[in-house]
Amino acid sequence: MPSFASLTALVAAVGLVAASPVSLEKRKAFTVEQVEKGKFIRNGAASVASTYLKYGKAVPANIAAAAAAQGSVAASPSDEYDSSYLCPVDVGGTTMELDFDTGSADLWVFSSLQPSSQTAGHAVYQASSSKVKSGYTWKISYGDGSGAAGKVYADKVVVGGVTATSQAVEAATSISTQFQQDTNNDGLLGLSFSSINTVKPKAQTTFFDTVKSTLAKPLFGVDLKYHAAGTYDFGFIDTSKFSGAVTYVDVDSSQGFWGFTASGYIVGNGTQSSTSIDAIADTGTTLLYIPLAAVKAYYKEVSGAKLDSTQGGYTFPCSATLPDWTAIIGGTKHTIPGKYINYAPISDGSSTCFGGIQDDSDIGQSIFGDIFLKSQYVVFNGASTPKLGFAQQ
Ligand SMILES: C[C@@H](SC(=N)N)c1ccc(Cl)cc1
Ligand SMILES: C[C@@H](SC(=N)N)c1ccc(Cl)cc1
Repeated sequence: MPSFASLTALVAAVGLVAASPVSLEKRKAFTVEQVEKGKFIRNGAASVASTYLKYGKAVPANIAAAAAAQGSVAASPSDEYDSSYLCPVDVGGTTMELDFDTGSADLWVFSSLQPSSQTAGHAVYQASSSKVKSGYTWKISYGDGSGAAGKVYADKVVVGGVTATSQAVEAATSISTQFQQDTNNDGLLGLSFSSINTVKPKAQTTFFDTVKSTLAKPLFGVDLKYHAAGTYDFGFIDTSKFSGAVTYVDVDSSQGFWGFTASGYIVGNGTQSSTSIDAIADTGTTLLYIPLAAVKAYYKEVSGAKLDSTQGGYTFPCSATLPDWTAIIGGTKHTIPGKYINYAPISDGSSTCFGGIQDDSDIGQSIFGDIFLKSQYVVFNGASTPKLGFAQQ
């Protein structure tokens, strides 16, 4: 039952509209549609569709489509080691290859505002003054020390056929050397919670948050693959992409990330450790970063493995046989095949390889990055109580 206050507010709103220049005698009777307190129509197309249905009429295709948007986009490895995954996105009419990152909340792109020396070989967003959000700026730095900054525009962004008609597009004026050297990537599309968006004076929503109310379901499914192209599914779960059930767990979004807890882990076919791991599901981080004790327990099983401070982590002979690694999430086993844990040679042609599992001590939290995520189909459910779902691929 709506509260009196909300009803008053609603009547007042209607009253305001009705108080427009319609003189009393001409005003026709009108009804105030009661909506429950706290519930309001978030999806105009869905409301229009329900009206058609209410009067037994067919819902026009365009209304039906807008009412329950969904779509998929390919996620292709940026290099032979799956260092990151890039997805084609239509940004204001230009197709750009963006790194979809569930560990950040800014959609930023290489742009015409940068020195041309920085944009050679990249798709470039043409910043036009007619679309500028005047006085808005952004500046971001990532865990690996890379970063970028610039100005903000409002433009159409289309991902897998799902359209955000007026999305905050953060056009770079400057980017760090790591991004200058990363010739495949034209920017990032953040998919964390919008609470950590860096735009000032007013934080902007991620693409997902912008379109969420138009999606058939308020979620996206992530199917990254080992040395192959996968997909991001928006608004639906593609059950053809995994085996067995999806196990759902609670999300801690207090830091703006998709935080969750794994209750334990298993190295190879060994005994299950009941050491719980608080982690974030982060598509923008390449490797799996877990507590040092768990890292040591893993590499104890790998002949020739060592912590090489010169290389900045654990290495082993590229010929090593690597055990699987299993996380216990929601009481079920989620396993990375051992071969996924050979990330890459430490340098081109080297016979020493860099491990996909590394120590999280310098980070301050564990990160389940691509090395783990590519073994699962992961559901990022953005309902009012967010959830994470994991299903073995
Ligand atoms: C959350 C990720 S950065 C990202 N995915 N945008 C992260 C944070 C801190 C460190 Cl040290 C390394 C990685
Ligand atoms: C493009 C790289 S910059 C680099 N090569 N260090 C990058 C940095 C941070 C994130 Cl979150 C995602 C990708």
